[in-house]
Amino acid sequence: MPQKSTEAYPYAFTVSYVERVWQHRWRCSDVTFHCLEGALCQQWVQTIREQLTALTSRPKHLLVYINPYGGKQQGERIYEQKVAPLFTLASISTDVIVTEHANHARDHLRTEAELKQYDGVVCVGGDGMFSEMVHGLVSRTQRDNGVDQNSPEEKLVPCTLRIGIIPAGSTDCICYATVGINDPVTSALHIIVGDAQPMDVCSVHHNNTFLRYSVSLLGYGFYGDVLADSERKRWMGPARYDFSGFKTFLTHHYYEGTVSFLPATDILGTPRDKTRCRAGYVLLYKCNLSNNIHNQLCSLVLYPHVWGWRVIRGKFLAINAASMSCACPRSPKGLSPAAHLADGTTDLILVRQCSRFNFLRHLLRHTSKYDQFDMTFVEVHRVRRFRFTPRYCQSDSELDLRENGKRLFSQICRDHPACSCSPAYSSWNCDGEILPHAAIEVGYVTTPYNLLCKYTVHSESIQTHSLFPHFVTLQPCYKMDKIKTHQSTHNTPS
Ligand SMILES: CCCCCCCCCCCCC/C=C/[C@@H](O)[C@H](COP(=O)(O)O)NC(=O)CCCCCCCCCCCCCCC
Ligand SMILES: Nc1ncnc2c1ncn2[C@@H]1O[C@H](COP(=O)(O)OP(=O)(O)O)[C@@H](O)[C@H]1O
Ligand SMILES: [Ca+2]
Repeated sequence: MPQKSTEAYPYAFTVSYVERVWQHRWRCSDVTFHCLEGALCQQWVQTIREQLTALTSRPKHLLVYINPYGGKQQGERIYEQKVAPLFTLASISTDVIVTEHANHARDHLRTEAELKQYDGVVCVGGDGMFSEMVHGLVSRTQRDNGVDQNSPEEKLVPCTLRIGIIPAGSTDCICYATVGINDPVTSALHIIVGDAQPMDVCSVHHNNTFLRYSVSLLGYGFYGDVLADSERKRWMGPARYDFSGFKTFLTHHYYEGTVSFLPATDILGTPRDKTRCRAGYVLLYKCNLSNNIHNQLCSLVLYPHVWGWRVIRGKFLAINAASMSCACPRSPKGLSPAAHLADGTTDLILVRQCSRFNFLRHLLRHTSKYDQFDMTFVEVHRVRRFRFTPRYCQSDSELDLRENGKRLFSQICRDHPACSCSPAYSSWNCDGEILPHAAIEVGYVTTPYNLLCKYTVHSESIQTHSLFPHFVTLQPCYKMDKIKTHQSTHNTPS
């Protein structure tokens, strides 16, 4: 009986803890303990505080970047109402920067931020914002260590700072695919308890010049076209993807070219596995297990010519490289449900030209239990490296025009579903950013230390690196986070 215990035990302290309420959703709860003596109460509090302080994996000081324009433009509100109170409760101090323009976070992280004083950085936004921050941190780490980012042959030095993601974007696939849900409170709690999930990071090069990093989807054809169209409809918010998705589905353009890839033959899993790699205890363990095996075999991987390339020529509706499952609310199982987060591979999905009806069946299967790869016009390969060359060469002048946002004949065609010709090129959707170069080459080299992965790229290409970022899952449900002490209002009767 609370009344009785309060009177009999006048001293009390409250422990806040993390509780898993449903599947991947976490919440903060608390429990109050009552004591007979003040000194005993203090002793408990002191001891628990010491235990908590000893947990070095938990952050104490964080640098937070908020994109106020991501998703439904709720970033600031989400942070202030849902996340900041939890950080305060967990005694985490923060420096908060609300971005003022695109690439603000990237440039600040790359040049100005005094990173030594922080235990991690936090991204409040969508995949694009996360991508900005990856660029800032990875670039800075390479620069500080004298690594030439433009050279596809250089091994990247891994970053030591983690990036926590508070989902406040349109797709939030990186958050969803790693945590299992896009819920700001759950993500904040993962950050507080110090979870970490390594992940594969790709880097894209063109003619030995670095273009971008990618951690989720590199998509040519359908997803490239959806993105290109949706960027002009940002005012629609997250619904722009549905609108542009529908429009792109109707245009039904295919793209001719050659895909070459180096199959990942030394790994245990395949893209057709039934296992899922995300914020689950067991699944992450599996992922780490495969990493270990992968690392042991790394010396073989470093000599890719041993394994042989495969070449596929054709007309493709979509070419997708999923370095993680790409699960998101639109497709809870994702583009490649069995993709691993940190195994140094990417799942290359090739969707060949087919009827609209069949393509719709393929798309719909992303939302159901049916296998989206079990179709005659779809194939999937787990690869270490890949390369794409469009059938017709892209001239430099055409690239310049694309980069400058001017529309070409092909793009004009794209905007007119009635036009039956398919344009020569699509663009690559690189974590939600457009890459104008159609021809890319992805090289993949894995470094055994600190789970660093790197896809090397020659001439035009994408290169992949570094596992690490993120505060993610895997704690048992109960975690003490903050202790409040208070003296009961009902004192013992004298
Ligand atoms: C008919 C329904 C079909 C549903 C198929 C859904 C598959 C969705 C897989 C989505 C993978 C997303 C990978 C993540 C990419 C993000 O990095 C990236 C950036 O995110 P950010 O804005 O948060 O910064 N997001 C995107 O590129 C958005 C891709 C969204 C694609 C939506 C496609 C909708 C297709 C609708 C087709 C409708 C056909 C209907 C015919 C009657
Ligand atoms: N203050 C800002 N003003 C305008 N754009 C910004 C700002 N901060 C970040 N951005 C850019 O907004 C884009 C989308 O951000 P993101 O958070 O991913 O939202 P969404 O999921 O809606 O695309 C990113 O490319 C990022 O570089
Ligand atoms: Ca992977």
